[in-house]
Amino acid sequence: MVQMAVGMSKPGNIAKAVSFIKEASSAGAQIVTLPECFNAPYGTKYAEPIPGPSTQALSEAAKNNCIYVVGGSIIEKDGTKFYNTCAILGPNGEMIAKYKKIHLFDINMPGKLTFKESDILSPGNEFTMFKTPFCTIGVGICYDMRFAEMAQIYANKGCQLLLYPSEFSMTTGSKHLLLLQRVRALDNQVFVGMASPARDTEDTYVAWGHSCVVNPCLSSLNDFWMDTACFEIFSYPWLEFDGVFTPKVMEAYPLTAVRQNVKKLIKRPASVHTNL
Ligand SMILES: O=C(O)CCC(=O)C(=O)O
Repeated sequence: MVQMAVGMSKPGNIAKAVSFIKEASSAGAQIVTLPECFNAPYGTKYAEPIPGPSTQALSEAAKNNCIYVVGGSIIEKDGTKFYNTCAILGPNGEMIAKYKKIHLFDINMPGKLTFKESDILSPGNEFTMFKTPFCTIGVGICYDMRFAEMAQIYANKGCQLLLYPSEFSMTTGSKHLLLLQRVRALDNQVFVGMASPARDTEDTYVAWGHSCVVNPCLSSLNDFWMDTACFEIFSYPWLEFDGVFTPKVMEAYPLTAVRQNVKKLIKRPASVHTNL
């Protein structure tokens, strides 16, 4: 997980991301995740196509360091539309997948936070998962983490790790972020990772920070809660992805099997018992 401060200089942000990718790889990481809008301040002013300069730099970094790069997100210009898009680069530098944020973040908390992503961006309409030699990964961006059904679909399709490049605000990040991450991990018995920009209190949109990975097992919740929200940091939340970990958890708590039984009940005509 790379937590980096995103400044006004697009080339500077890209160079910083590239240097974190190198650092992550030197430390032994095989998958690295950048934050949402890692390359520029939010908005269409810095939009670019994919492939384009930012994803080209990530592709070279992935290849030079032989690492998977989940490229946070950039504002993508695609024809006349703009999207919040995550490009995923494989260790040969090839773009193996692209995810366009499906759930756009619209919020109206007067005096606290008002934001309407859907005013400037279009939503994506496809889920994105990809296979690595370590595990199968499903991708969402920030607000997507609030939508339980998306995580469930990924888990049902065999993902063991969900990655959400994010930029939660101070308002909702402090209250909801870790809770959401934990509940997605617990409900679906998957690892859940979230990479945020570092908190910069001078910024017009102050990110909550606290990039984190949680594991699917409540008994050994192995979250990496960075207490350094403002730090630029690269962390390595688990030393090794233990491919057998998720199946073991699923065996111990067979939620999927129970769900199948409940689904059969749902298909039957309802018989309602109530005292009301
Ligand atoms: O869901 C939230 O509270 C934050 C979402 C967000 O900041 C985003 O999607 O960019």
